[in-house]
Amino acid sequence: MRYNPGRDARWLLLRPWIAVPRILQIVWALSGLVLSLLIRGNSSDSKVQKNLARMLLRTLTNLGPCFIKVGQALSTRPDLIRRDWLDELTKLQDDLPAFSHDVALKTIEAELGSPADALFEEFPDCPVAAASLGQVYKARVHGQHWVAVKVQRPNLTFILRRDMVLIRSLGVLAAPLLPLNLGFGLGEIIDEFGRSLFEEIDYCCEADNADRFAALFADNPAVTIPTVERALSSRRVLTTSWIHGTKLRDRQELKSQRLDPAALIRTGVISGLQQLLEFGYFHADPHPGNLFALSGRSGDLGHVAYVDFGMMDSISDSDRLTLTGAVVHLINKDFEAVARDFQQLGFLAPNADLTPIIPALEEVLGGSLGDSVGSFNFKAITDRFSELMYDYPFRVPARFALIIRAVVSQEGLALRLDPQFKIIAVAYPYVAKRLLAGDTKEMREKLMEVIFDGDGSLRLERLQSLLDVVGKEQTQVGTELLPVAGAGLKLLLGRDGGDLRRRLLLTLIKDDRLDTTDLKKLTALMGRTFGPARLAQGMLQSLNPLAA
Ligand SMILES: Nc1ncnc2c1ncn2[C@@H]1O[C@H](COP(=O)(O)OP(=O)(O)OP(=O)(O)O)[C@@H](O)[C@H]1O
Repeated sequence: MRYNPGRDARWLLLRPWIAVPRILQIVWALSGLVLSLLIRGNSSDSKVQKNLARMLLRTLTNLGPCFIKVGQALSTRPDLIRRDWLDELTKLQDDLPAFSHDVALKTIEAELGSPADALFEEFPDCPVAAASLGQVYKARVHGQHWVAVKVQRPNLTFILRRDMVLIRSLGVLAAPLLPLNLGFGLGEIIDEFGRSLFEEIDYCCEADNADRFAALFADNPAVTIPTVERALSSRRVLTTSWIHGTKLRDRQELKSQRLDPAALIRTGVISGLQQLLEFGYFHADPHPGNLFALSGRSGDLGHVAYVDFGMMDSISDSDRLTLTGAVVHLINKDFEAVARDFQQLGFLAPNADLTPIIPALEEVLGGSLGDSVGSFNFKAITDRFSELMYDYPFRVPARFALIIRAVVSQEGLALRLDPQFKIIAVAYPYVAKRLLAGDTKEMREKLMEVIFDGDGSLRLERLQSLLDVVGKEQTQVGTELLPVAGAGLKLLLGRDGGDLRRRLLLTLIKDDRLDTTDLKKLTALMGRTFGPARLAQGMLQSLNPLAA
């Protein structure tokens, strides 16, 4: 069944015996919470705040899966929820009360056609994790390997249908009283939430998502996606290979397992950026309960695994490219281009006058960039953006709800492990490397857009800043400049570099005269950045694949 607020509202209106007791239960539970918030919400005492956070957690847990999901969504919004509450809310991720084991066994039998003990070599008496929509068992199949069997909570369709109508009505009624500036109506946000929730309860969808996601990362040894056991999966039971890892939750725990939090954050964030900016298909719920650190591969300290593919989303090719360009424009401090990017993405109306917006963007975003790109923080940006939204015609297009959620979750996860983490410090080198390597047609076009001006002249300072940022980044194998030099040379000399060579040649001709200033500066920049030895090494590296 799909989410349909109109149909479900009519359905509930005709069943007052279902609606009325539930409304009373919700109002009773929430009024206690609201009263405590009104009385003690402004207290600066950390103990009081902790108690309030616990009360919120208890209230949401008692109200069931739909409300738990609301809490989970809030737990990834440091812009809406106090930081000291977030820790408590993350307990909603997989530390919830389990449902009856007998009910789970009945669901398995009804869904898969045989009892659990006939299907599995070993099936435990209690789950290892109970999450909002299902509980997970660690079982063994006849081929001897371990699997995760997720069994859905009973009656979920009914519960979601009933509670979504009530949450939507409550949200729409309360919206004018709430000090929120979300950029679009609370009703729209709730609808987006409801749609994805109804998709999440069809585990066949989740199995397809997991397979699609696994195919994208098939060549990446640093990212593991569990394999779906189709014969042991259905709409309400999902069986996948077991991930033997440590949750990306606690820095100390990771360290005690000799796992390197910095390397894990890097793999996590880069794989997140790949999803958004390369694949156009992303995990919208990368919270610490859904990501594991894996050990055991020698020398590879940043190996992560994802679970829970219930909430995935796609991003269109044009949005994906605009976002990539926006990162570069932001770092180049080209705020006119950033304003145009916002317009293209739908954050500003197509006919909006950009003249007053450009300096405002510069003030908000320029300040956050600070002296170095490393000081950029998505949370700081969202805070400042909400100020802009009051004064300028900004709005957040509904299709960006899950993208923002994914980025904020990802950043929240990284901040948990490293409070100094800055997302742009990883995002920029990643984008810079892709641009300089020019390995796809779209990246080559973006590279040219960045390093050539509208009149065809070369913007050497931009090329310099791209090279600087890649050069500064230190990884376990040293700086990333050498592979980039190799890829860049391959591009320049190879079949795909035709356009780039033509544009470079054109910079030699100014006012119908030969002018080699730009070219000399370019050669000097290359010499400074790479040095002759590195350049020669890069050349060899680039010629090798060319010869092949
Ligand atoms: N393949 C796996 N290997 C190991 N543990 C797993 C696996 N799949 C799930 N788990 C564990 O079970 C927990 C719940 O699973 P999952 O997140 O898929 O359930 P959910 O009901 O969709 O949860 P959520 O409330 O996050 O939406 C995970 O956080 C993880 O601890």
